[in-house]
Amino acid sequence: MDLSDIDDDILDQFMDSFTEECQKEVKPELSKLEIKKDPGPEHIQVLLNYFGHQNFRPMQWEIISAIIYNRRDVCAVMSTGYGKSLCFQFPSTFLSGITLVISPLIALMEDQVLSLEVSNIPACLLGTAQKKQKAVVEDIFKNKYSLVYLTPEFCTGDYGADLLKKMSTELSVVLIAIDEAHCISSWGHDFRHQYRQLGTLRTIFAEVPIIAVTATATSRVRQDIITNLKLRNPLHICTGFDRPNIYFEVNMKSSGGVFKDLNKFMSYEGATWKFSGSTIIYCITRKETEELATILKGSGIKCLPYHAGLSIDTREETHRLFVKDKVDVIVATIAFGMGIDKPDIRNVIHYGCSKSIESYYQEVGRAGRDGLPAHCATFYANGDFRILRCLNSTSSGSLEQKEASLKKIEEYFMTRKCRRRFILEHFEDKVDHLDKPRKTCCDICTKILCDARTDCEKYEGIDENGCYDFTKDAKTFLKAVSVFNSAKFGLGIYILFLRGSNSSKLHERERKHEFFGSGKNRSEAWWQAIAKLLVQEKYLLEKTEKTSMGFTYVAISLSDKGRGMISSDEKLVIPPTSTIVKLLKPKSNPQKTSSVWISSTQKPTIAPSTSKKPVPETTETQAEIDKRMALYRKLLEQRGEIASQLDCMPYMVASNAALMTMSKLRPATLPELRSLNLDGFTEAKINKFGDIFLEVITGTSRQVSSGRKLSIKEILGRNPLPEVSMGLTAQVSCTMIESGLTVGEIAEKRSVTKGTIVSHLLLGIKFGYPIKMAELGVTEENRDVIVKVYRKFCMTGFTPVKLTPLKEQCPPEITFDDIRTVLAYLQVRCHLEKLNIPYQEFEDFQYNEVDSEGCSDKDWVVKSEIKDFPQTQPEVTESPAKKIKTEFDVSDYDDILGSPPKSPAPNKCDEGNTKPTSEEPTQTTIVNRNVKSKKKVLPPWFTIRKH
Ligand SMILES: Nc1ncnc2c1ncn2[C@@H]1O[C@H](COP(=O)(O)OP(=O)(O)OP(=O)(O)O)[C@@H](O)[C@H]1O
Repeated sequence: MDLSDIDDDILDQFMDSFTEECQKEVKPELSKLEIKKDPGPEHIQVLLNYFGHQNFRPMQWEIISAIIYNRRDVCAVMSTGYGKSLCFQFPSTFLSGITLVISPLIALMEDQVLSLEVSNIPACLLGTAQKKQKAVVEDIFKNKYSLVYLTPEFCTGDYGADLLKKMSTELSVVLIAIDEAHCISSWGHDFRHQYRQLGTLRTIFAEVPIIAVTATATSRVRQDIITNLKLRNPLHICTGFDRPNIYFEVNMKSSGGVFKDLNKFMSYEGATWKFSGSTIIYCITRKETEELATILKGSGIKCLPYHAGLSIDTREETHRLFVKDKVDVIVATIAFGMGIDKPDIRNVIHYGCSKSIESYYQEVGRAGRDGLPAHCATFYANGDFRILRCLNSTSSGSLEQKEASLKKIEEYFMTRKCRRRFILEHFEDKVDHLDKPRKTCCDICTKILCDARTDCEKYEGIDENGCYDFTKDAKTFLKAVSVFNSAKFGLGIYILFLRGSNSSKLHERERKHEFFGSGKNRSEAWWQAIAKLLVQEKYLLEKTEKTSMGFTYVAISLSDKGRGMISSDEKLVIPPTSTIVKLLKPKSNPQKTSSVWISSTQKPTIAPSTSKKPVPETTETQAEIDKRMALYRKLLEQRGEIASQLDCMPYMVASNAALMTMSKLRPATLPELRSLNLDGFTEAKINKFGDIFLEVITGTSRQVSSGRKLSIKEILGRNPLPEVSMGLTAQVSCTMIESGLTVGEIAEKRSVTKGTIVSHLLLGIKFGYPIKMAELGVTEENRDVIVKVYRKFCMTGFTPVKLTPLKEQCPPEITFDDIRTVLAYLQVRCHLEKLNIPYQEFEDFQYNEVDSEGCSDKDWVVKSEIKDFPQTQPEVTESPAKKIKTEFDVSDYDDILGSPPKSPAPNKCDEGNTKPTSEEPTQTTIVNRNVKSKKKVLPPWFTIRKH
C-alpha cells in the first residue's frame, strides 16, 4: 500500500464532503429574507467582485430587490445599454440558485455565456441544435451553473418542456428571465412565434418570479408581454429612452462621394486610413453595402460587408471578426442588428435612411453601450426615400403605415429642433432635461451653441421672427406642377421643367410653355427642398405609384390648398427647414459670438462616466498624449492577444474605458490596479489578466512578483491547489465574509445552514480568500490541539483517512468543522511549501505557535525535514502500510497534495492502523529556510511512501 496515496484519498474525501455541502440543493426561503430599501454591503461586494461595478443603476436595484426580497414578477423596458443583463444575472449569483434565461439569438447567448465565464460566473447554453447537450444537462443537475440560457424553441419543444419540469422539482430555480421580450408581441418588431408560447413557464415554475426585459415596447406591447407570460402583479419599470452618450447628426450626402462624407470618422495612421473605433455603416441595399465596403477596403480600412445575401457561415465569421476587433468596420443592411452585443461600438453611420424612427433608434442603439461617447450620423439623399418607397411597396404590411413612418423619418432629417428631443417626443418620453442645447447632444444643438446669432442675423432673407418669405418660390413651383395637370409625375420632371432643362423627358409643348425655365435662377437642391416644404404644408400631395414596368415612385400633385394658392394673394412666410437653411446665403458680416466654436466635424467629447476614480485634470503636453496613446494601443493589442488565447471577445477581457484609464494612470502593481476600481474589470479579471496588463504598463518582465508582496489569493490564483475547484455559490459566501458579515449572518441572508457556509469558506481558504480561523470559530487553543493530533498521526507514518480518528483524539468540544478548518489551512500551507514560498510572508496565514514541547508549528514543518527522517521510521515489517521510503527527491512531492493517485488504487489504511503511537520523532534537525536546499521542505501532509 502506498501511503502517499492515502493523502490523496483523505483530501479527496474532504473535498467530496465539501463539494457535497456546497452542492446541496439550496432552496432559499426567500420569504424569510428581509425587505431591502437600499443595497447592503453584501450586495455591493458581490456586484463589485462578479460584475466589476461599484453601484447599481437606480432601476437595477429596484428590480433586483423586488425579485430577491419580494419574489415579484417584473416587466422592464430599459433603454439599450442600461444594464438589463445585470438585473437577471445578479439574483442567482447572490442567492445561490439558478436563473433560466430565454433569449432569441444563439450568438447573443453564446457571447453572454462567455462573458460570464470570464468573470467566473458559471453559465451554459441549451438550444435544440446544441452539441454536448447531454453533458451540459448533467452538469446543470449537478448545480454547476448559475445561469442557464435557453432558446425559446428548446423551452417549447417536448424534450425541453420535460427537462424544465424536472428542473422545477430538482433544482433551486430562483428566477426566469425573458430577454428581448418584445418578441412576444406581434405589435412589436421581431415577433417570434415560439416566444408566444412561453406562458407555459409560469405553469411549470408557479412560484418562481419571472422578469421580462426589452429596450423597446409601447404600452400595447407591454400589455401583450404581461398577458402572454401570465405575469402576476408585475413591477413595471421604464427607464426612458434617452441615450445621453450618443451624439446625433444628419447630413445630406455630398457630391464629393462617400469617402469625403465619412472622412471625418477616420484618421490617417501609418500610411493607412483607420476609423475611430468600431463602426457600423448601415446602407439600404445589399449592392450598396458591397460597393461601400469595397471603397473602404481600397483605402486600407479593415472592413467587411454584411447582408442577408451572404451565406450564414460568412455572416457568422464577419460577426465574429467584428466582435473580436479583427475588423473595424461592418457595412451592413439592417440584417446586422439584434445579435450585436459589442459594447464599444463608437460610430453607427446610416449611409442612406432608415425606414422608421423605431428602426433607426434601434440601429443607433447599438452604439456606445459601454456608456462612453458614441457618434450616430446619417447621410441621406432624396433618392434614398425613393429606394425605400420602392422596397416598401414590395414588402408585406400596410403601405400607408410604412409611408407614415417614412414621412416621420424625413421630418426628423429636416427638423430644426434638437434631434434628441424629436426622438424622445416621438416615443412619448420625458424631454424636460433638454431645456438647453448641449454640445454633446446633436448637430442642431451644436450649431446653436456655435453661433448664438439668430437666423435673422445669420442669413439673408430671414425676418426677425425667424421666417422666410417663400411665397414667390412656392407659387412658381405650384404653377409648374399645374402645367402638367396630372397626378402621375414625380418631382424630377417638375424640377427639369423649372430649370429649363432640354432633357428628352420633357415634351416640346412643355418646353414652349411660358413657365418653362421660370425657376432656373435656383438650384436643383433648392427646388427639392421647396417641394418637401410644400408637401409638409399640404400644398402638394404625394402618392406612391407604379410604372408600367412595375417600379415604384412617388407622384406629386396639387392639393386643393395648392391650387387655391396659385390664384390668391396668400402668403407663405414660415421658418425654413434645416435643408433650406443650409441653402440660404449667409450674411457677409458674421459677428463674433461668446459661444465656444465647435466645428460641425469636431467630435463631441464626454468625460467617460464609467471610471470611478476621477482622472486628475492634467494639462498634458502633446508628447505626453502621444505616450499615453501609444501605451493605450499596446494595451489594446495585449487585450487582443488574451482574447485570442481565450477565444473570447476583447471587450470581455477589459473595456476600452478600462484600458484608457490604465494608460492614463499607469498602475504598477495589482493593488494599485485594484484601487482604480475600473468598471467591469472584476476581481476575477484582475487576478487573471492584471499582471499581463501591468507588464505592458511597466514594461517589465513577467516577474512582477519580485520585490512586491503578493496576497495568498494572487499566489493561489496563479498556482492553484491541484484538483480543488470552487463553485460560484461558495465564492459568493467568501465575498460576503470579505464584506464583513459573520458566518451566521451569511447563512441567514442566503437561507442556508451555517455548515454550508463553513464548507464554502473552507474552499475559500484553499483559494486564498483572506479568511481568519477565528471567523470560522476555531480558537488558537483548539487549533494547536488539532495540529498536534494530526502531527502525531503523520509522524507515525499513518495518515488518517477519515476525520473520526482525529476527532476521537481531540477533546469533545472540538468539532468536525474545527478539524476541517485547520486541515484546510494546513493544506494551503503545504502547497505553498511545495512551491518553496515561505508561508510566513503572508499576513493572512500566520501560524507560528509554540507547543508544550517548546516547538513551534513552523519548526515542526521544518523538523519534518527529509534529511534524517528515515531514522525515525517505524519497523517496516510491522505492516506493508508502514513501509518507509528511505530516500526522497523533489519528485516525491508531486502527488502529495490532492493530485490523483498515479499508482494503482491504494488500499485504504484501516482505522486500526491510524491510531497514533506514543512515539514522537526524535530527529529535530532545523533547516535554515533561507538556505536553498536541494531537497524540499516536507509538508505536514507528508506520509511515508512505500518503496
Ligand atoms: N451598475 C452598473 N454600473 C456600471 N456599468 C454597468 C452597470 N450595469 C451594467 N453596466 C454596463 O452597461 C453595459 C450594458 O449592459 P447590458 O449589456 O446589460 O445592457 P442592455 O440593457 O442589455 O443593452 P442591450 O439592450 O443593448 O442589450 C455593459 O457594459 C455593462 O457592463
